[in-house]
Amino acid sequence: TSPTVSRAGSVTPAVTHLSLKGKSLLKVILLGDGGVGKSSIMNRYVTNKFDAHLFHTIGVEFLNKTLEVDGNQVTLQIWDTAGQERFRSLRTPFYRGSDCCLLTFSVDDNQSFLNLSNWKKEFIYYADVKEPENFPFVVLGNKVDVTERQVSTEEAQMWCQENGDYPYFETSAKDATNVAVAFEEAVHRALAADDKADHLIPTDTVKLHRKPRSATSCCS
Ligand SMILES: Nc1nc2c(ncn2[C@@H]2O[C@H](COP(=O)(O)OP(=O)(O)OP(=O)(O)O)[C@@H](O)[C@H]2O)c(=O)[nH]1
Repeated sequence: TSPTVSRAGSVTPAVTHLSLKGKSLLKVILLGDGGVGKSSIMNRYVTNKFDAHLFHTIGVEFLNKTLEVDGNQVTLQIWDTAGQERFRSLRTPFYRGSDCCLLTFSVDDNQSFLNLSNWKKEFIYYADVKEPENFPFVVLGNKVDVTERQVSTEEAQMWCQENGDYPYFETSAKDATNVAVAFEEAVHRALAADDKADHLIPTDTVKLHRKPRSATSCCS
C-alpha cells in the first residue's frame, strides 16, 4: 500500500494454555506472492475490515494487535511484506527476529502455491534461521471464497506434510474465514518453539576441565 508505516490496533481477544515465559512481543511475518492477500489478511485480523481494491505493498508495513495469553498482555507485531519480485531488497532486511512466518498463497493461483518453497528459502536465508527444521512456519491458502480453485486442499496439505509438517489453514480475508485461528496457531507455534529452544540451551554447554599436566606433554 505505502512504504514502511506502523499503526497500532488495540483489540484484546483471549488466547489461553500457552507458556509465555516473560515474552511480551511476538513478531509474525507474512510472506507470499504479490496479490495473494497478505495485506488483506492482516487488515482483516487487526481492523476486521476488507478492501476489494488494495494497492500492492511497497516494502513492508506492520500492525500491532494486543492479545491476552494466560492472563498476560502480549503484543503481536504483524509484518506484511511486498510480494512482488521488484521489492525483494526492500522487504528482506525485515525478516530477522521473526518468531513465526506465515507462508501464504492463493488457492486460485497455482503459481503462488508452487512458489511457497522459494518463499521459505528466502525467509530462512535472510532471517538467518539457525535451525530451519525447528522454525515455526504456518501455511495459509487464502481466497477460499472464490469458486475457481487451482490448488486443492489435499495438494496443499501434502506440501505442508512433506516440508516440515506445518499447520495449514484455508482462509478468506474477504469473509474472515479462519483468519483469527491462523494467527492464534502462529502464536502457539512461536511460543512452543521458544520453549523448545530454551530446553536446548543446556545441551550446548561446553565443559572445560583442566588437563593434568603430564611429564611428557610439556614443551617449554
Ligand atoms: N476474493 C478474495 N479476494 C481477496 C482476498 N484477500 C485479498 N483479496 C483481494 O486480492 C487483491 C490483493 O490483495 P492484497 O491483500 O493487496 O495482496 P498482497 O498479498 O498483500 O499483495 P502485495 O502487496 O502485492 O504483496 C486485493 O484486490 C484484495 O481485495 C480473499 O480472501 N478473497
